[in-house]
Amino acid sequence: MSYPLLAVDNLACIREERLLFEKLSFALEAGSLVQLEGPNGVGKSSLLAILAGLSSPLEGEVRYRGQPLVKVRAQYHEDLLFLGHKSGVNPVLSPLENLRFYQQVLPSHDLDLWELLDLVGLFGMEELPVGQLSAGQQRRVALARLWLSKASCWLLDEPFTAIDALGVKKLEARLEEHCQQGGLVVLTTHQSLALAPALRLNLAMAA
Ligand SMILES: Nc1ncnc2c1ncn2[C@@H]1O[C@H](COP(=O)(O)OP(=O)(O)OP(=O)(O)O)[C@@H](O)[C@H]1O
Repeated sequence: MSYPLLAVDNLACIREERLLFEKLSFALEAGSLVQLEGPNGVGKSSLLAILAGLSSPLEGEVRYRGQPLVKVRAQYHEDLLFLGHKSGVNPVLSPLENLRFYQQVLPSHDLDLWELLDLVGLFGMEELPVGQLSAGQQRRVALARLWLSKASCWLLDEPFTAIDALGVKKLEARLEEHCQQGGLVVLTTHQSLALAPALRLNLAMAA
């Protein structure tokens, strides 16, 4: 029997005594791009954190390949790339050193890191401390993980923030490629995408 890559069943989430959503059930198949939508504060990041196994729902469960997340956490985390609001870059290290670190700790493709820096538009910046780069350049260091990572499940919170139009195009092409290769992308964004998501999930409807 084949299972969806990720599924949620009857999920409810409460924050500071406010019910954000309840009775949320859906299945996310490999190869799909899923966009979480809704106004500020509706609970998109909270849902992503639950999907990543970083916080617990009030009710319901998340399943990875048919198994409850709590039972397969280690296996799931090997197959997960989570990019939250915090960039996860080390500001005192250079872009090159940050990428070397990712390559060591993440299941990674064996890419030439100089070529990757060029690809993400950081050529010439490779030796500077990341803390001295612009907001968009720092975000590009974090987003380089989308080329390095071998994980199937990508959970991306506002990946396009601070990225210029050309950078957004490149990112969208990478997300499309990941889906074509059988990966799953779940993202939040307030921008309109050139890509057509397989599923749009508006959390304002689930409150
Ligand atoms: N760790 C937390 N502790 C307490 N309240 C929280 C926590 N995280 C989120 N919240 C609250 O939950 C609500 C939903 O926040 P969340 O970040 O999930 O919204 P969002 O839909 O991602 O918003 P945005 O579009 O602004 O990014 C907010 O009212 C927020 O204050």
